[in-house]
Amino acid sequence: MTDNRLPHEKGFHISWDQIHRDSRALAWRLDGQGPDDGAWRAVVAITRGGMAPAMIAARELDIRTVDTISVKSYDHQDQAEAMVLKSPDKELMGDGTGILIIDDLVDSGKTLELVRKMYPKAHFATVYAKPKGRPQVDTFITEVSQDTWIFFPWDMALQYVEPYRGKD
Ligand SMILES: O=P(O)(O)OC[C@H]1O[C@H](OP(=O)(O)OP(=O)(O)O)[C@H](O)[C@@H]1O
Ligand code: HPA
Ligand SMILES: [Mg+2]
Repeated sequence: MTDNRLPHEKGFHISWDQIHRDSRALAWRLDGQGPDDGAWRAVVAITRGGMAPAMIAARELDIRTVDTISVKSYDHQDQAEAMVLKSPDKELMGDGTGILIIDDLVDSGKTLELVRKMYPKAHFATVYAKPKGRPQVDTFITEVSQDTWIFFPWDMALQYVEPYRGKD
């Protein structure tokens, strides 16, 4: 039988606890992987989705220098042209050497492609990755199929659901 569900109907729902554990796992994987002495100079979060994973990773890796790059590429679930709305500190970034750039996920890869062009020597890490975007990411934790929409805890709320037997 073919699965005709739209991506948002085939959802992968992630709790706060899950994103915390997966972001920690990402940090541990990146520990000691920076250039030269293994240290990272700074963490840069791709806003807004990258901010929670970046905060968790910066805490795990004891990195106090944290900046942001604001990229907008989606209006809800509709993809548009990726655009940089705010750049991180120029002096801090250089060509990206020793900088850990973190996002919550890579989907088509458009967002990371744009940021990579700006900082070709940076290390790109996401918590989740879909197959199309994988070439753009250096380190990730969990792969999710291309036709699955990932729902993050900051976009959800706990709510009542009907018992299975109560549904028509
Ligand atoms: O690999 P791509 O196809 O480019 O998609 C991935 C990007 O899309 C989402 O951000 P979005 O632009 O929706 O903004 P947000 O983080 O502020 O929610 C997500 O947080 C990634 O940054
Ligand atoms: O699967 C997704 N979930 C949330 N935001 C996204 N932005 C691109 N793909 C996704
Ligand atoms: Mg984002």
